[in-house]
Amino acid sequence: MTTKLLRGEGLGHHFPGAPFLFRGLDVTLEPGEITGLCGPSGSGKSTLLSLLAGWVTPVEGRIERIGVHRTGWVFQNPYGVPARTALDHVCLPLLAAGRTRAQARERAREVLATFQLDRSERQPFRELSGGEAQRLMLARAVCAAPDLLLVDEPTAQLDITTAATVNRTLGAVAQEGTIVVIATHDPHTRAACTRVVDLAVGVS
Ligand SMILES: Nc1ncnc2c1ncn2[C@@H]1O[C@H](COP(=O)(O)OP(=O)(O)OP(=O)(O)O)[C@@H](O)[C@H]1O
Repeated sequence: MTTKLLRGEGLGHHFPGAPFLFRGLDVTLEPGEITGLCGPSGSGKSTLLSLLAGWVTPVEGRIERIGVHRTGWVFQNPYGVPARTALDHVCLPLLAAGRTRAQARERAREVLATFQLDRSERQPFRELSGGEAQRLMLARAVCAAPDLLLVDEPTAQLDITTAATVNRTLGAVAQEGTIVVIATHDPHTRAACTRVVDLAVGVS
């Protein structure tokens, strides 16, 4: 397996005019692990995801990336094209990566099945339930084989059984060589993480 590593040292961040959300945070993220970013609402979980993605530069500290080129982000709220099917959504990154239409469909169907969406493949996005749409976003991100997968509240809209399946699937994705980071409130998802970064509100 190619070496992949994301290391944050002494990370601190705040928005202009606001107090620090966190300071002096050290994190080391590796494939095979699911790292949970846990903490109450407003503690800075999504902000830390943005730092790890490289979208936001930390006010303090530095982030080192080794072998991390492709980043996938699954947002808290699923966004899709209302009239396009679930299968279309997952095929898109595969077609963009140069797969033929037949190859893209075959791979997309495999990944849809791992997220229990095989029966929804022909449904347009607008007809999917909130939980199905959320799992579709995960399937689309996983299909693109990212080095780093950042997921914001993946199980917020799911029942406990479906959430457990999603957590297991993310564990398998991590085992296949992706660095997986999840921001979550859900104690079951927290328990499925192999390491946890706890954020508190009101760090000064
Ligand atoms: N672009 C921004 N500009 C100013 N303040 C921001 C910005 N983004 C987030 N914040 C503030 O930073 C704090 C942390 O937000 P963040 O979304 O990281 O928290 P969170 O832990 O992910 O919350 P939740 O669990 O509710 O999603 C909040 O008080 C939020 O209002």
